[in-house]
Amino acid sequence: MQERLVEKQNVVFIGMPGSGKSTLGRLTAERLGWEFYDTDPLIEQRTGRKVSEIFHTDGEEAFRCLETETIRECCQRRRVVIATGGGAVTRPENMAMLAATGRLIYLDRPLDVIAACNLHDRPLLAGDSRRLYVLFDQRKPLYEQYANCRVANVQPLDRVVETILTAI
Ligand SMILES: Nc1ncnc2c1ncn2[C@@H]1O[C@H](COP(=O)(O)OP(=O)(O)OP(=O)(O)O)[C@@H](O)[C@H]1O
Ligand SMILES: O=C(O)C1=C[C@@H](O)[C@@H](O)[C@H](O)C1
Ligand SMILES: [Mg+2]
Repeated sequence: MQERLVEKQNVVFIGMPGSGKSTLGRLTAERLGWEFYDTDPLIEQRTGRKVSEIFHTDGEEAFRCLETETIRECCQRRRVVIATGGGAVTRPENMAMLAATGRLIYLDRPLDVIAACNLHDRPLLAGDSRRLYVLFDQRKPLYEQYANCRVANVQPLDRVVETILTAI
C-alpha cells in the first residue's frame, strides 16, 4: 500500500450513483487520517444550489463544467480522498486529472441493490430504475478502463473498507 500511495498520493472513488463512493470515501479518509472531498456536495456549496436544480435549470453540460472545475480544485491537493459524481467518467479530462495524482478505485455494487435505494434525488435517473441499467451499460467500460482496481461493494461497510485499504 505504502509504495503505491507514495507514487500517486490521492485515493479517488468512481462508480455508479449509489455505489457507495461518498460513504466509503469518508470512511477510508477517516482510516487514513486524510481529508475527504466529495464533488457533488462541493458543487452545491459553491453554487448554493442543489445538483438536481442545476441539471433542471441550466442543463447537464453546465453541471459537467462545474464538476470539471471542482475536480480540478480537488486535484491540487495531496493525501486526500476524493469521491466523484457518478458521471465524472464521461469527461476524459476529468479522468486525466484524477489519474495523474490519484489511485482510482471503482466501487462495483450490484444494480439491483442500488435500484432498491431512493433514486429520486438523482436527476439522470428521475426515480426510474430502468435508466440505471442503461447508464450502467454505457459507463461500465469507462469505470473499468480508468480504474486501478475494482472493489466489489457487497459486504458490510466495515468489511469493504478493509478491502479498500488492502487494495490501495
Ligand atoms: N456496503 C454497504 N452496506 C450498507 N449500505 C451501503 C453500503 N454501501 C453503500 N451503502 C448505502 O447506500 C447508499 C448510497 O451510498 P452513497 O451515497 O455513498 O453512494 P454514492 O456512490 O456516493 O452515490 P452518488 O453518486 O449518488 O453520490 C447510502 O445510504 C449508503 O450508506
Ligand atoms: O451519474 C451521474 O451522471 C450523476 C451522478 C451524481 O453523483 C451527480 O453528480 C449528478 O446527479 C450526475
Ligand atoms: Mg455521493
